[in-house]
Amino acid sequence: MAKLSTPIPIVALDVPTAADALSLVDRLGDGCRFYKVGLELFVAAGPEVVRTLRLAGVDVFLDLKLHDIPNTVAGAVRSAARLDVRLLTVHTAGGAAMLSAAAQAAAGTGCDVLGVTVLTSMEAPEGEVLRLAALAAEAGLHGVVCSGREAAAVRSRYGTGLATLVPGIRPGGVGSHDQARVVTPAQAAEAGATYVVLGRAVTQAADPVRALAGIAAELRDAKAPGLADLRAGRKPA
Ligand SMILES: O=c1ccn([C@@H]2O[C@H](COP(=O)(O)O)[C@@H](O)[C@H]2O)c(=O)[nH]1
Repeated sequence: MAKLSTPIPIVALDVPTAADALSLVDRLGDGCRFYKVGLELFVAAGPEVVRTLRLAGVDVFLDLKLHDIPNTVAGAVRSAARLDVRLLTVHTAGGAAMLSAAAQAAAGTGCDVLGVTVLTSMEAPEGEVLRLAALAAEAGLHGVVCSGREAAAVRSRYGTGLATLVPGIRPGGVGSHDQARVVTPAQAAEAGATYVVLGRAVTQAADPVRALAGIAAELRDAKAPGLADLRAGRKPA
């Protein structure tokens, strides 16, 4: 049975300045080639920090969680695509027309749009996450942001047709901070996550290089599921 791939780690540059961000990228070196620029850094440092990261040769996930009228979101997606980012988020709560406008604006640009279902800082029934994932799938989005608790259900339903990006990763299940739905790296891999976002577990570690290496090893060593495993609700062999 074909197994799903090991999740791709993305480190969240949740820092206040471009200098802090670039220093972390430099420190992690080849340990990470994919970074998230979110609201804190983008509001402080703007598109220029994205250009600098691209010039440094790393991939960028622009996590702006867009939520506005369809025309405005489509324009923002086109602007993001011009920055050569690989991934961009919109809120599925924006509705079907907004999601379709986002998907159409991104088509053919190399920027894939992900729909945020329910923020991992909130409790959410799996059914609600699946309802929002259906909106994303129908609109033609590349994937969804969900927690590791729902990733297997999304994967079982949509296979490789809908990517899953999983934040709220906590090695050993330790320190949930403001997150409500957390999983360990191994649990995310066993749920068939396509991408995992690594925030404070790396950026606030005493030794971020070592923390990242440990998480990467746990992701690699986890038993990758096949779609049949996920659909049968069994642990991968
Ligand atoms: O539902 C969501 C969507 C995005 N995020 C982002 O992921 C990281 C998580 O950081 P931690 O420090 O590991 O908690 C952060 O950048 C969020 O903006 C999310 O957590 N949940």
